[in-house]
Amino acid sequence: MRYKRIFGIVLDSVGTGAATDASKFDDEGSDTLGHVGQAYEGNLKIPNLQRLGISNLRNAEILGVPKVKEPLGYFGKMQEKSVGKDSMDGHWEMMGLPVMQELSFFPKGFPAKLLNKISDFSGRKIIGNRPESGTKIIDELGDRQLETGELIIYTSGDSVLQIAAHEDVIPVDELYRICEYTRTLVNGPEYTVGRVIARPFIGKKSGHFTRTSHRHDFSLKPTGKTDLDYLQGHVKTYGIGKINDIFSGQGLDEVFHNESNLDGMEHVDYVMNQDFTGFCFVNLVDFDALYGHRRNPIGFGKELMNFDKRLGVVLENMRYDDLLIITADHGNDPGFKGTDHTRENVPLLVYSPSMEDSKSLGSRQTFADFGATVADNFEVSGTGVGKSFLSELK
Ligand SMILES: O=P(O)(O)O[C@H]1O[C@H](CO)[C@@H](O)[C@H]1O
Ligand SMILES: [Mn+2]
Ligand SMILES: [Mn+2]
Repeated sequence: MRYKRIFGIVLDSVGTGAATDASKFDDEGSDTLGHVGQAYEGNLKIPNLQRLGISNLRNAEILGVPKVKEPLGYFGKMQEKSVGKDSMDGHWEMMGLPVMQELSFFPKGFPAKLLNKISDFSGRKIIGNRPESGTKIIDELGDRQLETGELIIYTSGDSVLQIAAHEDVIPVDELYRICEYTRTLVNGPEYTVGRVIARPFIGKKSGHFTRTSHRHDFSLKPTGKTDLDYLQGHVKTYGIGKINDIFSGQGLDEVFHNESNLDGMEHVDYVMNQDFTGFCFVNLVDFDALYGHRRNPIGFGKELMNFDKRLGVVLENMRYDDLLIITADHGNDPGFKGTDHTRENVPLLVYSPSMEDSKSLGSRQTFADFGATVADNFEVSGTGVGKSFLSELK
């Protein structure tokens, strides 16, 4: 085995420019990293990502982040093969299971037949029922929910059914039970929804509502084995942040829930201090939930700079035979129209203190090259989707 421990960090929604099939999604011209750089007019400072090659992997460098002569390690991009551009598609594909099945989308809201069942189960009426930004819809309907106890149900451009509920009116446990029941209604064949998402919030009145970290995603169960399943049993597997939700716990030995990106990085520090052989898969969701969907490029950049600082600690703590892979699951360009994810290529940054060379890994055909590399390293077969780049790392 080449590396004893591999840490894979997914910067949720940090895309690096429109994919070749972006037109199918009406996402031509999207470029999350590029537009965040432009919003900062040259003041985006991410020195650690920079020396790993975050601009080198792009055609046009990120404004304020010049390409470096010799990046620390290996760098490239990955292209998505899955038919969707949601977190589930992205992460499953990274672990060797691209989502090729069309999931159900509800641009006109959910059918009454489905909502009636949720209503009967919960004893609550349903309001909302359209694609909307989650912060907007609680601003609009939160006061009413406080009075009536009705459920706010909404969707987005993704295959998601989201239920927003004020924690004082619909306690989190109850909300989770409603979501678990809803999950059973949308596992196919009639409706196949990627994720049912519990969206608890707090606050006195409209304009002052904030969503809490009790968000919970109830994903479809992986429709087959992922690379995590192949790894489990051979080596230790860790999941940090949304990873547990996205894989419904499948293939994961030990998991941590994140309150925030910062909290997530503390979990990374903790795991880095453990002696183990295996794979630690990390998702940092704040880029996406707090800034990408909110179309806030300044907040997005600030979060990138915060991450970069914490990345400095990780780089210092890495052991000689550790490997770090940094990537993303889709784009969510805060400078783009709408509030949905954007179909983009994702960065691929690969580093180990043991590396003696630095090279481009090029443009990979699928996110699955990530999982294929991890499987290759730990000498398990993996799903067989994707091409390992392990032998290119010198
Ligand atoms: O607008 P909010 O509630 O953040 O929802 C967003 O978050 C969902 C999951 O990432 C996306 O599908 C999008 O709808
Ligand atoms: Mn995501
Ligand atoms: Mn999202």
